[in-house]
Amino acid sequence: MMAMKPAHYVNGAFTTTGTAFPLFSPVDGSQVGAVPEAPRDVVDAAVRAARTALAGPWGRTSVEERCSMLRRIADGIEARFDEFVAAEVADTGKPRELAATVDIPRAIGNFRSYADLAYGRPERAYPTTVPGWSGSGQALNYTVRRPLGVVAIISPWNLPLLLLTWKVAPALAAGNAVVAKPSEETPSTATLLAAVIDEAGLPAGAFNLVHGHGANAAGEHLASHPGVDAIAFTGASATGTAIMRGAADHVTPVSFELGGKNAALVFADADLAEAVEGTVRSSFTHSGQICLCTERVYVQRSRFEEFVDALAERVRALQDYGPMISAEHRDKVLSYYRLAVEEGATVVAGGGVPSFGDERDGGFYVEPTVLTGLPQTARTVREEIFGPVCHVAPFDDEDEAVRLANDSPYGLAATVWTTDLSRAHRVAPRVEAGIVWVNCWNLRDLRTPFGGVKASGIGREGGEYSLDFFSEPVNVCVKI
Ligand SMILES: NC(=O)c1ccc[n+]([C@@H]2O[C@H](COP(=O)([O-])OP(=O)(O)OC[C@H]3O[C@@H](n4cnc5c(N)ncnc54)[C@H](O)[C@@H]3O)[C@@H](O)[C@H]2O)c1
Ligand SMILES: O=C/C=C/C=C(\O)C(=O)O
Repeated sequence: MMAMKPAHYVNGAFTTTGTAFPLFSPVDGSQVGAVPEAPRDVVDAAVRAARTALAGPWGRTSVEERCSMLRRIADGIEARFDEFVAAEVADTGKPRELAATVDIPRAIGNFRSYADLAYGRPERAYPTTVPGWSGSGQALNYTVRRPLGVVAIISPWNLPLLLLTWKVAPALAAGNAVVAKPSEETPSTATLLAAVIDEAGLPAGAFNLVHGHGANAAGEHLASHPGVDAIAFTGASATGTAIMRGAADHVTPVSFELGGKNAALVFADADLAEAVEGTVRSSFTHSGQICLCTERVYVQRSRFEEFVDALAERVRALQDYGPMISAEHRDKVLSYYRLAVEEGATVVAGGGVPSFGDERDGGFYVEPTVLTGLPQTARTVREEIFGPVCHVAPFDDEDEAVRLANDSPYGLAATVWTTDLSRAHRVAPRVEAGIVWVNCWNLRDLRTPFGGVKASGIGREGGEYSLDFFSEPVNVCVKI
């Protein structure tokens, strides 16, 4: 099936205006296409088209109509499921099974869950009595919600469609007009999404898509555009800082899902086989290129050696894992492998570049890696690597485990492995993270708050939390 070429989608029309830049396959390093870099005037046209849509039919849609459109978009993605899977795999190199069971189904689920949530969302009212107020002293206070207006959505390359639609769905459900900028590494499913939205019949300008790079390019033009009323961004913490600086000039509200250096706490009373398998999943799914992945593992001392040996054995046996998204990211991850050794780490498994003896040797692969022996102060333990690697260290008691987990500039997610129910409920709330899984990882309920603390983000996505960000409550007080 011929993949759709990356194109902008502005005011209901596809265009490839702008200098094209190459798109490479992470699997074999070959050039597989070209992507148009949206110049400033295309970004400006997209923002203006969004503003015009708000003043036109899109701005007059009811929540019922918008939710019906979201369901049509979900159906449209479902109808082109294999095309979306192929496009996601082509851009990211991730195993097809992952795209087919996580990325694309979740994109469909994002639109359907927000259609349900937005339609069923109640608002509050308060019958008020103020003794001594003129007349009856009675009033009715009720809340209604207005869309923010033109929302900029900027998304990363690791779960391209899942994370793009995780913002687009609630933004549209709340009545905003959207200008989305996907990662320059992964333009394909975003372009397909624009085609599905076009077919679903959203009014022109309700959803716009521009491609291009970030700093000094389409991303920055969009994030700093004076016509943008809010920015929803997922990406690196350093990028969040840059976007926040630009947003400050216009006091633009931001929703940030940023970096992480997630910890796992494995207590002596844990089911060790379960903890090992859970850590294989949480550290090496999508070759560690998920913000929720575990890069720091702390194991109670009496089980430390047993855990390390079991984990290393499983990691050495890993097959069919995917590549890094780019040569640049592959080189970054390998630079941390070298740094770890320079900092005194023991490489228990992996640590280099695999040799497959096929076209993948031209791709951007690194070996899944397990490290031990570093102090908390090591850069390898403090800085996000965003690859298939974790460092394992021992701890003695519960308080030390919590202290180690919290000794990080990040605070996105964590996992706790223990069969002691009381310990689980004591420890989990003490971990400075937005999401703590106990005896599981990435078990998701789309109604729950999703996001991080410290350098891992601002705000929460998911369920009501997204609808709250993408709308402004208005309190109306009527004297009776
Ligand atoms: N917390 C989460 O939910 C979550 C999810 C996925 C990825 N991430 C984080 O994202 C990072 C990996 O993704 P990435 O490499 O695409 O991140 P990135 O920050 O380099 O890029 C993310 C997006 O921002 C754009 N961008 C870059 N610089 C910009 C700027 N100055 N102004 C405007 N836009 C700009 C990029 O073009 C891309 O579309 C990791 O740090 C990972 O932890 C976090
Ligand atoms: O990569 C980081 C974010 C991942 C988000 C999810 O896996 C999700 O929302 O389920």
